[in-house]
Amino acid sequence: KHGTDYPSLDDPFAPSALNADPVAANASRVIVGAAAQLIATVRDPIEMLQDHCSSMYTAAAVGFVNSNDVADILQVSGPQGLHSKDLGKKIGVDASLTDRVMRYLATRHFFREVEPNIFANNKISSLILKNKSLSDIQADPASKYDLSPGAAMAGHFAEEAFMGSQSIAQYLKDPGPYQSPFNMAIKDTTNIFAWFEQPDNVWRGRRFVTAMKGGGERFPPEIFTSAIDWKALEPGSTVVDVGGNVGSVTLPIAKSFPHLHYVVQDLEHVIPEAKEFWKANLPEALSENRVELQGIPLSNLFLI
Ligand SMILES: C[S@@+](CC[C@H](N)C(=O)[O-])C[C@H]1O[C@@H](n2cnc3c(N)ncnc32)[C@H](O)[C@@H]1O
Repeated sequence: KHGTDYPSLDDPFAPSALNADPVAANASRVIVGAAAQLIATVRDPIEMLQDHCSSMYTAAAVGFVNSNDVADILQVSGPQGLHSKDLGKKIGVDASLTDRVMRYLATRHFFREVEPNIFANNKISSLILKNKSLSDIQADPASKYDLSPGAAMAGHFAEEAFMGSQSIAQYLKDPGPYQSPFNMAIKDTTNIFAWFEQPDNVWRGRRFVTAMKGGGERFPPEIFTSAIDWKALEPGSTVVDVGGNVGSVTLPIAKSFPHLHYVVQDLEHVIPEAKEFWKANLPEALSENRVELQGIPLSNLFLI
């Protein structure tokens, strides 16, 4: 229908007409569900169990390559790839260990092993490209995730969420003074958003904001525009997006339903980034006061 091939796993991700086609998206989900059931049916159940309970190594390996900018380094070598001993030298890690991490990921279709010990990016690993040159990445580590919601999301899950997951079992039985398993893991009785505001973690909070921007872009706008009968609301009604981050979910709604007034509420440190986001995507919404960005001081903390 779109006159295009299904994107190859070997090529970097590039948005295509298929991404926005609900029939293709649904077919993809059916294939994935059926393939997963087939694997669970025919695979040795002990292997299956072992794969489930050792899946933390996947998160750890993705966290390792993401924080060491491995996809960005491989990108410079292009589709012919880079030998693990050269990659190891660039990231300061022993060649054989680098090789094992890369093979672990490549056998899970995250990177491609072009020839033995030579690795290149593929469709999945290209999502953690920082979209900056290596020298820019190194020059300002605090901003290194700014242009890559994929790398920001991978970093948040592989680091903060992974840390928190280790306390889930204990937390469910006895949360003690903690608001979440994450807070139990780091022995901090506030919540992750307050923790993000501590000086050493500001870069993580900034990375989280970038990850949230990806949330609105990832899904077709209809998910948000048809979730509620927005048209039925009286003109001028106020819609409040509580904990809306930069407002990436409000954006498609505000574009489709200009008769409403929107308030995006989030913590104060998110608001400067939110202003930039609206200026870049729908500047008239701010100048016409159709969208208001409201910073909530951290002292008004409530549990989200
Ligand atoms: C998981 S994110 C969800 C973002 C957005 N709703 C989305 O779906 O993309 C939760 C958001 O709640 C915000 N948040 C946390 N505590 C808050 C508070 N006390 N007041 C307002 N926003 C808060 C965070 O900064 C973060 O942007």
